[in-house]
Amino acid sequence: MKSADRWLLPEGVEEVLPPQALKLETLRRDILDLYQSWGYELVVTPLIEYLDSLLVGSSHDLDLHTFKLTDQMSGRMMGLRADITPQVARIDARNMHRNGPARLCYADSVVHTRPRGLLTSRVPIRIGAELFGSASVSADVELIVLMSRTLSQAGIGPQHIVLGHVGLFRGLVAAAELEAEQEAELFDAVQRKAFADIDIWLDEQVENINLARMLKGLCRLSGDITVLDEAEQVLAHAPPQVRQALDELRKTAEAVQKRLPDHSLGFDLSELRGYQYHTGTVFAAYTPGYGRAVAKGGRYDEIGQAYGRARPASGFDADLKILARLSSLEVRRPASILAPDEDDAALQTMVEDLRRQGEVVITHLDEGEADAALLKELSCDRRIVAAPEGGWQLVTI
Ligand SMILES: N[C@@H](Cc1c[nH]c[nH+]1)C(=O)O
Repeated sequence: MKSADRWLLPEGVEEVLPPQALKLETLRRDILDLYQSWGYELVVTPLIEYLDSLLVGSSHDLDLHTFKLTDQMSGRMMGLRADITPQVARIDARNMHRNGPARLCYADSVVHTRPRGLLTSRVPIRIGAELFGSASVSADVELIVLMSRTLSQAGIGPQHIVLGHVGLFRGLVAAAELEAEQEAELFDAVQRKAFADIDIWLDEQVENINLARMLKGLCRLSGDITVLDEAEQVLAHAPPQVRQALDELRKTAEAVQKRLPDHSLGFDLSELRGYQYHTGTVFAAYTPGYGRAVAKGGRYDEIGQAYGRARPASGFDADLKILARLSSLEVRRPASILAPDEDDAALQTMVEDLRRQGEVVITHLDEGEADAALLKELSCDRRIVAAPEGGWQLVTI
C-alpha cells in the first residue's frame, strides 16, 4: 500500500470539516428543538446490536444494506444499524408502555454497506420523527407538515411534496392473488416504471382483465392533484380496501394543502420505495438541485407486531449531511478574541466572563506577537492587552 493510499477514506465515507461541521451541528440542534416543541421526545438507539433483533420484521433491502460482524464476547452475529426507524418502533413496543400516542425523535449516524444512490454517503446522519399509537389521517398530516418544517428550519426551499399510498398497489395485488414471486416481478417493473414491461407482464399473468387494467392505470398515475380524480375513475370498481386507501390519500392531501398552502403537492400512486415496510400513506419532499428525496417517510403499522405490540405508526427521516449541503443558511464561525497566555487572576476572570457572555476567547500560546496571518486563521477581531493604568482591556484589531 502506498503511503498516500493509507489516508484514503473508503468510497462513500467522508469527514465533515469546519465550517460545514458547525453548520451540521447547528442544524441538528435547531431541528431537534423544533421536534421538542411539537412534543417529540429524543431517543438514542445503539449503533450496533444483535443482528436478529436489528433485522426483525425488516426488509430484504435493509438486510443488504446492513454491515455484519461477529461479537467477540458472545460469538453472536451483530449488525451496524442501517436505519433507525425499526429500532424506535421496538422502543415504542417494548419499553415505552404508553397507551396514548408516543412521539419520538432521533439524530444519529447509520452505516450502509453500499450507497443508496449516486453521490450518497455510506455514513449518513439520520434525523427523524416517528409517531406511534394513532392510525388517523391527522397523524400522517402532522408528520408531513413536520417534515416540511424540518426543511424550512434547515433553510431548504422551494419544496415539492409527493404523496402516495402503498395500499393501492397492495390491495390490487391481493385481489389478483399473485404468488410472492410474481408480486416481486411486478414490483420490480413498477419501480422501474417500465410501462411496456408492466403491460406485457400483466396481460400474461393476470387473468382478471379488470384488475390488470386497474394495475396498468395505477402505474401511470402521477402528477398534480388531478391524478386523484383520474384515480377515482380508474379504480371505480376496485376492491374496498383500495377505495379506502384512495379516500385516505385524498383526505391527507386536502389537509396538507390547507396547512401548507404555498407548497406544491404532487402524487405518485405507484410509489413503492418503502413497499416492504410501509403499509399506508407514503410521502417524500423534493427540492430543486437535488435529484432524490431530501426527506421521506410513511405509515408502517405492522412493524411493532414483530416486537410483540402492534401499534399504528408513521414517521419520516432525512440525512442531516444532505440537509446541511442544501441549506441556504449562513453558519459561520464567530469572530473571536485573542488573549495572552499569562497566569494572572484578573486576566483569567475577564476571559471567563467573556466566555460566559458567549464570546469565543482563544489563548495565544506561541512566543512573540501574533501576526496578521495567525489572527486571520483564528478569526480574531479583538484582543486582550495590558492596560496602561494596570489590569486588562479589550481592543479591536
Ligand atoms: N426509515 C424509512 C423512512 C421512514 C421513517 N419513518 C417511517 N419511514 C426509510 O429509510 O425509508
